Amino acid sequence: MKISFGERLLIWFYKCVNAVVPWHRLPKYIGSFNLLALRIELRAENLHDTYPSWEYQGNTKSDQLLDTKDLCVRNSDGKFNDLERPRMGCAGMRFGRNVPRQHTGAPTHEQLMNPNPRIISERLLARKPGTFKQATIVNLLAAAWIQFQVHDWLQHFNSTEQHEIPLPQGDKWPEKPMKIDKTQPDEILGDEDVGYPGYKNQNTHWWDGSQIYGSSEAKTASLRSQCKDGKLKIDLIHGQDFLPRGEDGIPLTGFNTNWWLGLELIHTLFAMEHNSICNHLRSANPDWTSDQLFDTARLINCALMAKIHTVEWTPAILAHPTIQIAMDANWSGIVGEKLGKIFGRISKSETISGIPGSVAEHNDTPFSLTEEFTSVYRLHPLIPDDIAFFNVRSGVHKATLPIQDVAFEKTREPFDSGLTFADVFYSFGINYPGAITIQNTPNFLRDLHLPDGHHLDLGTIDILRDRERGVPRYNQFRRLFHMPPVRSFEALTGGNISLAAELREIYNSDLEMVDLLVGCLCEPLPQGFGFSDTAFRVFILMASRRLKSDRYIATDWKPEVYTHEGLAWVQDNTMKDVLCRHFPELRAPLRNVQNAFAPWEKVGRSKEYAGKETNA
Ligand code: HEM
Repeated sequence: MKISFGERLLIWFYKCVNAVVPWHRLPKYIGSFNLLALRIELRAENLHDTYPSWEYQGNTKSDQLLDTKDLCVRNSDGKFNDLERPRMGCAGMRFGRNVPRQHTGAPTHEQLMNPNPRIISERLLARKPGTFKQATIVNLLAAAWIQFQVHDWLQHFNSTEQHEIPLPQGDKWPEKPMKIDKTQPDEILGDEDVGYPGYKNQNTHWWDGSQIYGSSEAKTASLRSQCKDGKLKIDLIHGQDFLPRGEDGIPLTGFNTNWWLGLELIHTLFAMEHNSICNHLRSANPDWTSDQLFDTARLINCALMAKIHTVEWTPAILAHPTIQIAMDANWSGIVGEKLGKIFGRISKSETISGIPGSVAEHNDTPFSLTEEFTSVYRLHPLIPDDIAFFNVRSGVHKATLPIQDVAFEKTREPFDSGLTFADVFYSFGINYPGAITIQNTPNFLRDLHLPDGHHLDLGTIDILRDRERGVPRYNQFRRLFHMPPVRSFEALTGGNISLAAELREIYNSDLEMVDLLVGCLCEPLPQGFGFSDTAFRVFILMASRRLKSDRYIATDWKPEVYTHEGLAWVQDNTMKDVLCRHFPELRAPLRNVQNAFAPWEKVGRSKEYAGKETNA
């Protein structure tokens, strides 16, 4: 992407400023232009395709558009979002890179194992008994939300080959060595693939609700079977709506792995929201077919989820005044939401009037999510050890359950024992997730028994995956994202001497060896931030790219595609509205809450509960 002279000047100016003051210590409006300068530089230098040429994105001859429907509604496979390059962002396309490919080489066995990832899991990631560190700026719904989103965006393929991790003496893991399925590399398509493998995404790369609707037309059809009026299948059981379940007890939905109660809540909520949108569309368009209702409701529901993520979830977990301005600007531009509603779109510029309604643009690189994007969303410390449950009306404490008792096939047990969805949403609203920090990954995930029989230490896996996929280690990652490398272990830990000593010992005094995840979890955070400034660099780039590349958010954000009712539904609703529409009992705990991902108000007797799980 070419940078104009004015943009160069802006970047240069802020580089000088940042040599003295980081962006997050500047006054908020000056800071938001600082973020704009960072984004321009990142767009120019940190988007890299992993295919040998544009040819692999298809063209109008290789992938002919046979159904005019694909011009104006989402295709579940992700096809035809870009009409000239119809395979862009499809399920099964490769992840791209945010760093030049020559920095992403496949590691040797020595590089993969050094230092031993299991030792890092045990000493640096493990949450020791009784040391749960809470993230007090958000509630547990925020943790479920981001996993729900990740399941829309990405999932690598695993291979049948396995890595063997040698275990240190005295390690209690039952299988020695520990075995972990390798990531499946894509076939070799060009010379670069030999040393720098490409990896494919099982899901569509687009922000298209594929966790609800599926990443293939066949999957979507199966989820809609027998439903009328464009609706998704929902079963009414004892007066409550539930997603239909498979024989294994796990719901039938677009993406249902790693299931737990948090996913159950948000999947159910947005399936219900889809069906409400269908009702709304049908009352305005009584002669529409079921397909028309479904397709338009999906567009609206997806855009609503993208908006909630952009202007609500992100500013909740990055509770810094500059971020609220920057994220609002992504959606509404510097004109802002209120003026935008009065005057409509006054400019095609994304900076002035926001990305929705601007023109789709890929910045000279085919759109895809990236390996580095995957890495910075490894937020497993968000999962707590226990969840405390309360009655939403009286506030009475009902139970405190370990997370393993509300996961996989046991997910529905709290409902079977008398809790309602409203009770459980309320409980999530006042429970804290774990802080995204060092030594806070729950043992549930470090000793994880999946329904398919796999026994995993997700801590070991998180470290191994980044190395395996050639994601640069922490200091090199910072350099490649235009940040200064850290100069000492003490600087990395913000002066935490004992942690610095432990890192020095494990990494054999070599700062360059510190893994990206470990560095991000140790780094001191900007004020109000729930995760590191280093990880945030990927967000600065990719948060807007996901919107800007998507035809349905950028170019086709118009009434002819969404309907007037549809655009209004997205613009006029927040997460709080969605929650209260389907569960009116939640109005009380949400009454004085601005952002539904921030801790909610406690009702009645919940205030008596003093457990560390909640905002007591
Ligand atoms: C009960 C909760 C969770 C369970 C059981 C779970 C389980 C898993 C498993 C089994 C994997 C695949 C490991 C592999 O073989 O590579 C994984 C990957 C991942 N998880 Fe989680 N997870 C949970 C929560 C979360 C949360 C809250 C996030 C936050 C964003 C998250 C983000 C990710 C990401 C980004 C990956 C990488 C996916 C990929 O490599 O394609 N997970 N998780």
